[in-house]
Amino acid sequence: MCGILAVLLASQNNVAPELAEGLQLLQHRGQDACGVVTCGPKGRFYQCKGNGMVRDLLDPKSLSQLIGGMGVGHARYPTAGSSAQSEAQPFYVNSPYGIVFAHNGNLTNTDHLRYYLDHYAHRHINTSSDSELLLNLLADALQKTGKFRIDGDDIFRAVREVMQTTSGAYACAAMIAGYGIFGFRDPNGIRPMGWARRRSETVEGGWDYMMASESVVCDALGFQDWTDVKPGEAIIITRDGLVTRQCVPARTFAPDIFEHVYFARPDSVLDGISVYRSRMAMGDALAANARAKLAAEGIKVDVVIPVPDTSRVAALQLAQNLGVPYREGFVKNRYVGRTFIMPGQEVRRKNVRRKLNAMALEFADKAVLIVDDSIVRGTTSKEIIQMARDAGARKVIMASCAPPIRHPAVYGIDMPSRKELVAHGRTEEEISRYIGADLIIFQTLPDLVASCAQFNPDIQQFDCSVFTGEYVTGGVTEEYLAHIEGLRADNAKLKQQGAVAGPPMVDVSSSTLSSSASATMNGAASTTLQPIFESQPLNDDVSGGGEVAGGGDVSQVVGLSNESLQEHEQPSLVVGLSNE
Ligand SMILES: O=P(O)(O)OC[C@H]1O[C@H](OP(=O)(O)OP(=O)(O)O)[C@H](O)[C@@H]1O
Ligand SMILES: NC(=O)CC[C@H](N)C(=O)O
Ligand SMILES: [Mg+2]
Repeated sequence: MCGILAVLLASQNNVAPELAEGLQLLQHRGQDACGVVTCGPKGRFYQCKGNGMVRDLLDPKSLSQLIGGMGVGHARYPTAGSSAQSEAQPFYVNSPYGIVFAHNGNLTNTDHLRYYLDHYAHRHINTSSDSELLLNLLADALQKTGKFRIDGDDIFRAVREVMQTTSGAYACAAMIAGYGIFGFRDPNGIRPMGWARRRSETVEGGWDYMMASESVVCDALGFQDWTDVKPGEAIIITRDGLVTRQCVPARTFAPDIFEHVYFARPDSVLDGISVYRSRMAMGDALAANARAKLAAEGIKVDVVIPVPDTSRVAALQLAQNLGVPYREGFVKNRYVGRTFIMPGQEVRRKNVRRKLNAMALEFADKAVLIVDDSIVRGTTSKEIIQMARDAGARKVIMASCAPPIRHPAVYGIDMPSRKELVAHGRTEEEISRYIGADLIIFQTLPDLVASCAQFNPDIQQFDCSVFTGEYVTGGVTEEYLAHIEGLRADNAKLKQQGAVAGPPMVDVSSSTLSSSASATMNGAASTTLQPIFESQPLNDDVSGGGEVAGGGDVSQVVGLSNESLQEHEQPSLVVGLSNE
């Protein structure tokens, strides 16, 4: 669930500080890596990206060197490839026209796309990131125009081609050197995205525009008129204004319900549904279920305690409905981020302990009802139930605002392995025993769906695949699930980390982007302004054996501007892919 952001100012003022501020507001969507690329005079790109949190990487000094009035930002939570610095976004490809690209989501036909890009488009893909594939598909589609200069129609057509060839979930923000920014959302609208505008403070009658994963960014940066991008729609923003087009017919609109359960900030409104309201409704619905279950078991609860942060809104509502006191029994260390999106089970487990501390005052001799938004691997619940018992709780009942998660996620949540899911292959009683609770209470799926759907009757369904195993895009076969399980399960990732040697191919600082041939550059943050060339396996195959390029000297090469583009030939092999 990465965060994506793009801003175009009416003026030529530097936009980087606002992009960094906006990314801070999207930090909850990805903590592994982040980056900003801006476009300045002569269509030159300036970038700063790498592993780390927004406030650390995008410091004032780095930001001051990111020149230009339009730019793209990204906060990454890896769901494909690795956590390597080389996969930090935005990605850049110099040909054609100079494109910068940020992606939220996950593609499900990457093998197919990789094959096409290699065999037909002859594009070199330097990482295992699905986003790099998506960017190169877009670049390939634009290349086919064969034009010296492109216009909005060309971009819409290229996006259409991408949508026709790509399967999975994606909300994307992109920028073309010297031209403008554009974005698009997959035909099922699985991942969220919208745009907004505000009056320019410096250009009379001008508008500043932004597009982002969540509306909270628009509120905080003073933008108005938040409008969700429709499924299958693309938007282009240039200094002439904004145009939108339905690039392919929308399919079943199925936004991911997990945004409401966990991912999004409560102060965001996604597709017309306030996340805060939907979480309140989850608390209400869960209360009815909890009342019945507690009565059936003859349990009287003394106190309701949320697991900070995400469950707070729902837990308060549940407590009020039950007429039981709500108490903040777990104190959260504000300096520890979200644990679920941390890479690796051991890191997650340790950080739950670092993050939460149980106050004996609220637990001693009490029957406590602990409320969380979801129980996925059970890491959090197992730890905090033990903490509650250590703090003297007499009885521990665990309640989850989401139903049991028994199926892998394929659209942008990194839980591809069934074996890692605590509810997979377990009954509710078995889950309860596994996490050490006296009783477990789950939300039902109809209640969860109603908690969100009641606020926007236009949404016919949500993507609930992690609860049902039904994948709205189709094409998610048992074979595919087994394949990603082999690639991305925690133990598989650990093995890969062991096998990968060397840093990213090119370490570009927050200076002008370097470019060579038509390869995608995977820049990384650096403290120096000089581009540095470092050795890196050019072959992404983690089993080893790739060639190593190193020692070369990358001189500063300017990014392409529209002015410097040359007429080029139509590629000889033009083979479109189709899911159909
Ligand atoms: O069963 P698990 O695998 O532990 O996953 C579920 C837990 O992880 C998340 O918390 P997280 O710490 O990521 O974020 P939060 O502070 O927003 O609640 C979520 O809110 C649950 O508490
Ligand atoms: N969480 C996301 O949206 C991730 C985007 C992309 N799949 C990546 O791994 O970088
Ligand atoms: Mg939590």
